[in-house]
Amino acid sequence: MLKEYHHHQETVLVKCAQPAHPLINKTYNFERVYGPEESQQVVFGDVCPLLTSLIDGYNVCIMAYGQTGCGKSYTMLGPHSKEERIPPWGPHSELGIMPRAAGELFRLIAENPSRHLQVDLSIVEVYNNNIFDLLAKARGMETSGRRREALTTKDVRREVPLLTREPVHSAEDFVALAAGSLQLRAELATLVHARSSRSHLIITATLTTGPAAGGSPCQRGWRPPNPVATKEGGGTTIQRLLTAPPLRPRTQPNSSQRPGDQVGISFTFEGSALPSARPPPAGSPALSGVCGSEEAPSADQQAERPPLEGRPASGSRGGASCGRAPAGSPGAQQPVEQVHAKLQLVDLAGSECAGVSGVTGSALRETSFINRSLAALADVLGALSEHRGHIPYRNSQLTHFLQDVLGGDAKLLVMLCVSPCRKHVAETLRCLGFGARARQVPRGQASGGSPAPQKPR
Ligand SMILES: Nc1ncnc2c1ncn2[C@@H]1O[C@H](COP(=O)(O)OP(=O)(O)OP(=O)(O)O)[C@@H](O)[C@H]1O
Repeated sequence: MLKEYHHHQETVLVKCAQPAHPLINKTYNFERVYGPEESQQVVFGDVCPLLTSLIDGYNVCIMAYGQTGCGKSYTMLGPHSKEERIPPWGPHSELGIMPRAAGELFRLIAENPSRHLQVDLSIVEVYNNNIFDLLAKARGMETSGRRREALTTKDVRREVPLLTREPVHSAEDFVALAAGSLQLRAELATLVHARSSRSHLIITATLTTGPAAGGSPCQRGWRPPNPVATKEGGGTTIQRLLTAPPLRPRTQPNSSQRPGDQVGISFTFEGSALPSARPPPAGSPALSGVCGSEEAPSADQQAERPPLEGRPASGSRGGASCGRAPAGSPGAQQPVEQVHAKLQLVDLAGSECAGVSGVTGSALRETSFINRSLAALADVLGALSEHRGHIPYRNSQLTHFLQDVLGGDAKLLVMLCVSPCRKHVAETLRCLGFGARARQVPRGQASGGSPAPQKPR
């Protein structure tokens, strides 16, 4: 039972006495812990250096994980309403990581004009273990209803450009494009959260150094980043730097929480050094990309999608759009561009106990897909942290899609969002356990474009 609520910087202590549970008294260490009173600006202050790494040529992934209704979307996107998934661009104190990252990205690009960096966006949701191209949907493109599939090639890193990619020239463009696609993301009212996301959202910003000769902006392929920087001893160094997961204990604003209901979460300061760099585990993936499934969704799969307001009918055409739509078969020769680095912003669907969220029918099926894919993510991190020979990336589309950031060469930042509410203690402990596991995943030197790999600050 909670007796006090205080926190320090890097450690979470969970103390809880409940009739049904034995005494819980566990301590978890993280690089940073944010209390409920800390602003979005403070949170972004710790994320911001990763944007510099991105400009330096490192792939970067920022991911929010946690129970439904605990603030993942708030953290990643900011407060949102039905009409406005992301607040308009501007000096908004509650803007989330995504719009702030967009602002910082374009600020850094403007500071480094000699690099000629160009930014393209692609946005997907992983819904019921299928990948859907939200940008194609937002554009009403013919391919929008198609399921996509993560594709891994062992020998060569290659991305088949079948996802829609749109160029953005400013933070405002970036946020507006993301906001448009987010209107189409699956969500549902549950007992825990009135606007629960039912899919994992992945926003990818690809930085390129401009099209290679002959390359049309609509037909770009993939080429490894700066081969000089990524080669070491004759082989490509595949590494990752896992920055430890900051934790955001948040009071759950929309639950029936009462003060006496809280789990005791207190925070004590304990320094925790970053683990030293280690080589990637055996069996690390070579690489992954995304390709469109040739198969159109079955009537059953179409029916799986919740009827969302504003969701364009599958197969409808419209709008303007030069998105990076499917541009031929994977084997077809395509003009290539020089990819500098990628930024992936991942707002995971929340883990959920069906008994608490009160879902039934198709919503229960969604919950089961969400929980299974999050379990698959935890399994992958567990296998990586234990240096197992086989890493089960292919057990879910989510882990397959994120394969090269989980076990590959990206700097990965996991934000854990937890509720201090006593009735959610089981989910809170699961979430903290996930974060602890993520911290154990070995880190290496990232294969960025800059000559000297650097640790995230
Ligand atoms: N730190 C915070 N300060 C103020 N409001 C917050 C904070 N965190 C979350 N909220 C509010 O709590 C509600 C739930 O947050 P949010 O939608 O981000 O949860 P979530 O974890 O993404 O949920 P789900 O996984 O179900 O989609 C929202 O109304 C959000 O604005």
